[in-house]
Amino acid sequence: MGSEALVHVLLVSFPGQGHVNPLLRLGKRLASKGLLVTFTTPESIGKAMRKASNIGEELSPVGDGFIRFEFFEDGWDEDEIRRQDLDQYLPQLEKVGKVLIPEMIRRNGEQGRPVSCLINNPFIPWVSDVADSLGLPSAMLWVQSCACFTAYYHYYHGLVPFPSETAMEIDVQLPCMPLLKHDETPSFLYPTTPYPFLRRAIMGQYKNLDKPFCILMDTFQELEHENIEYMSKISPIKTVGPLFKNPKAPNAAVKGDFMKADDCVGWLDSKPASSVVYVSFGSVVYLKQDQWDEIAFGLLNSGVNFLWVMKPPHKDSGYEVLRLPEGFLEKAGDKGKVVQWSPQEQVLAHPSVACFVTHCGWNSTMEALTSGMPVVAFPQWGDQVTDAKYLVDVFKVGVRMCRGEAENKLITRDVVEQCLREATCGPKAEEMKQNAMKWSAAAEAAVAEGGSSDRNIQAFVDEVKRRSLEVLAASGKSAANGVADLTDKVAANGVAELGEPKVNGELKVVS
Ligand SMILES: O=c1ccn([C@@H]2O[C@H](COP(=O)(O)OP(=O)(O)O)[C@@H](O)[C@H]2O)c(=O)[nH]1
Ligand SMILES: O=C(/C=C/c1ccccc1)O[C@@H]1O[C@H](CO)[C@@H](O)[C@H](O)[C@H]1O
Repeated sequence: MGSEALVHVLLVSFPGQGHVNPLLRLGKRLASKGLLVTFTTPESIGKAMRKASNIGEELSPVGDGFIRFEFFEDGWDEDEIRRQDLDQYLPQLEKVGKVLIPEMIRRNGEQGRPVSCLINNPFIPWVSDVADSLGLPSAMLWVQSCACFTAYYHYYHGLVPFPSETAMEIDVQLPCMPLLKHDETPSFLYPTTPYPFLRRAIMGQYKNLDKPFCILMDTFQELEHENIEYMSKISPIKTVGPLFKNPKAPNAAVKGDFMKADDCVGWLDSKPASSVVYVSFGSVVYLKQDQWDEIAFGLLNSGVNFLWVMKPPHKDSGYEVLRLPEGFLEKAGDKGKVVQWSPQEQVLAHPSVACFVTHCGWNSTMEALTSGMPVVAFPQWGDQVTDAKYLVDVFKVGVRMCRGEAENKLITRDVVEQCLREATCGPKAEEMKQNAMKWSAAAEAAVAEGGSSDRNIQAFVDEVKRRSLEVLAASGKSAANGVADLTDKVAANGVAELGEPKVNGELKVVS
């Protein structure tokens, strides 16, 4: 690419693992297509990411472009417990972000990296306001399914009735979607949700939906075909998923884990093909002790090999520290491995893994489908209950173990055992595996060169580049002198450090 200037995109993420992962993956995709990407989120998470993952001050090459990190202070002390309360933390992030993100953009401009576009994920809708106020183009990465996007859209505009205080148990019919039972609609919309602040955050994004010029989605055309076609007529949607696949830079080392993954691949290697059940409820869901015990006994009684993620709760979260039943590890012996955090992408791709007991977060859902992995659905709240419906009834790759937190029902060890058997042996297991392999092939094709998601990413990159010329023209700079050409300056080992900017604002790259 030689002397061509790099267009610079700033990605601003809500500080949750299920939001950082898809936005960072998008960043790597954009970088691999020749953009300079800066990824930002609050420093409290930046600190965890630096500790757990391969993230430093360096500018990392990814495909034809580069990615770098810059974190911002959220204005609270390091040990502030209010960070665990999103009702308080979301307004705080908005207050500081509206000041610090424009400052970051100004500083980058002074350092020879003028920002041409902002991209956010949906719990921080004020980023679209920041972009607007600076006259910058923006896009939003929707990190859930198109089905959930449709549900929230129809709720926001009052287009169809949803469960309400007076009619809680109604079914919901949305265009191009199967009939959803009341408890299959995104649960943040229930009048009784314990998380009304997340409904407010998402509705804030819908209020701002006319601001981004593009809504990128971590799904793919072939997966939610009719739904995507329908919503594309209403909103400027571009499907770019599954984002965790990046054929142009498959081994990019940059990762955004908040916790170092425990080593479990060697243990998986020692197990026969399709013999291990992988159990993980993502980064936010915590089950109660009695439910944990039932799952433990269900795993033991079914006799399967299992890899179980038991993440420790944040010290300020108020969640009890879960315990394994007395003698559990001894009884499991080498059949079971319990870890605090797993390298999930690698686990789902491992030939020893037979199925995935999941809370059905959208990232886990996409990762399972793309890895050809059947699931046992254990949704709790939010989009998870809708994702479970799709995994079981639409994509036909899963059995259902529960209906969600709102059901308030203990799932017994017998049910756990029965679901595990159904998902690992017999005709239903075979059929689910075949369906999962079909989705995996479709996902690979979508992200391969010329596939639906690849074309959409390329069209987005082209549009960002086109708009960047307008932005630079408006600010009186030309693309050639406004953006540093980093490609020629990166050291032979492929890693460069960002030095102090020179007085004239040119970027210095130190090998
Ligand atoms: O032990 C684990 C558990 C989860 N994840 C990753 O964390 C993300 C969780 O996102 P998801 O939307 O599934 O759930 P959330 O944590 O947001 O509820 C996914 O990318 C997983 O691959 C992981 O790497 N190791
Ligand atoms: O990251 C979250 C945070 C949810 C939260 C935090 C604190 C209190 C209650 C809820 O949610 C995950 O986001 C993913 C992407 O939108 C989604 O797919 C997962 O299901 C959520 O768990």
